[in-house]
Amino acid sequence: MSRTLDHISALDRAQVLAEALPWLQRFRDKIVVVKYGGNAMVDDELKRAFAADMVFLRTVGIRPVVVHGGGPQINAMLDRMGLQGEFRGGFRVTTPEVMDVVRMVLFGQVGRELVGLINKHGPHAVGISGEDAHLFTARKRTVMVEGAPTDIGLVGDITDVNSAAVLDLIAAGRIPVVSTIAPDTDGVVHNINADTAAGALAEAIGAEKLVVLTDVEGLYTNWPDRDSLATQIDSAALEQLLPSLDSGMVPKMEACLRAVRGGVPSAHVIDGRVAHAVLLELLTAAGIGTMVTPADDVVGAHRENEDD
Ligand SMILES: Nc1ncnc2c1ncn2[C@@H]1O[C@H](COP(=O)(O)OP(=O)(O)O)[C@@H](O)[C@H]1O
Ligand SMILES: CC(=O)N[C@@H](CCC(=O)OP(=O)(O)O)C(=O)O
Repeated sequence: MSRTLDHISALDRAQVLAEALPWLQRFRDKIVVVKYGGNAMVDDELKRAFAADMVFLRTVGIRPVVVHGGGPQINAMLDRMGLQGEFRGGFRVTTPEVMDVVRMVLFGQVGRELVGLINKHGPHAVGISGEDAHLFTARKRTVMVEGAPTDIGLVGDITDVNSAAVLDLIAAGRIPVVSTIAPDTDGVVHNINADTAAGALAEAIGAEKLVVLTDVEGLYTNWPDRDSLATQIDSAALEQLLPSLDSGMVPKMEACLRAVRGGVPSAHVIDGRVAHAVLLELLTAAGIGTMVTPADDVVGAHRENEDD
């Protein structure tokens, strides 16, 4: 958890504020896609801090788009209904029955709650599902399980994004809060992993950054060795590492890879258990977590390539 202000001297506080200036200038008018994940969104205090951060960004002229998850909340509802939540290769096995619950929980519960928390600060947030205004079109995907492509039901990849559906909201000064449910071309609704959707959306709308919050400090190249935290990795190295990654990190790192390959200058996996983690990533020189950059960047320090 972060230190409280009581423990920080006035000088330190002034320095933190002053340090933010170049980053505020750099990201002004830029779109930042923030994926807010299930395990980082179970604490009420952190949720309120996250909502305030989104309003902070918008207030200083940055354009946040929130893509939310809700894995734990879906599990809890499945449990209440006496259904089993099963994951394979980092993705939920989604039968038509499970799909109904996913849709209900993501759009009807998790998305509503986030919209409500942001809108405590003013009329900023608008919830939107991948079904609205053709925001997302999906195609059923398989996932790799023990080296073999495996069918896990109504799980999709995003094949098409109607960028205008969120760009119009941004232009109106709103903060889109996106639930990751998407129809295929026949209108059959699919469950889209929120990391996957965030990566596709960041690419499609030309975001300056993709920031993925999770419940761990960042990407460990040799999980669970705690000495193997990567502060920076380029897309070529990440692609090599991807087959060795486990469970929830797979969709996250696939999403970062897709985003930077698709023109997003950097993607970040950061620790959502730290209050105001998004502000630390965006507005401090050191940043936090793991930064993914395009392969042709030669980067030494965490933020060097953001300085030019
Ligand atoms: N290489 C790795 N680096 C970091 N975390 C990893 C790695 N491999 C597996 N994990 C696990 O992935 C988890 C994050 O994935 P997940 O629980 O799906 O996150 P979220 O709910 O935030 O989307 C971490 O808490 C950690 O236990
Ligand atoms: C296909 C798939 O796995 N979909 C995810 C969608 C929610 C999600 O991604 O939530 P987190 O970000 O909290 O993990 C699921 O059903 O859990």
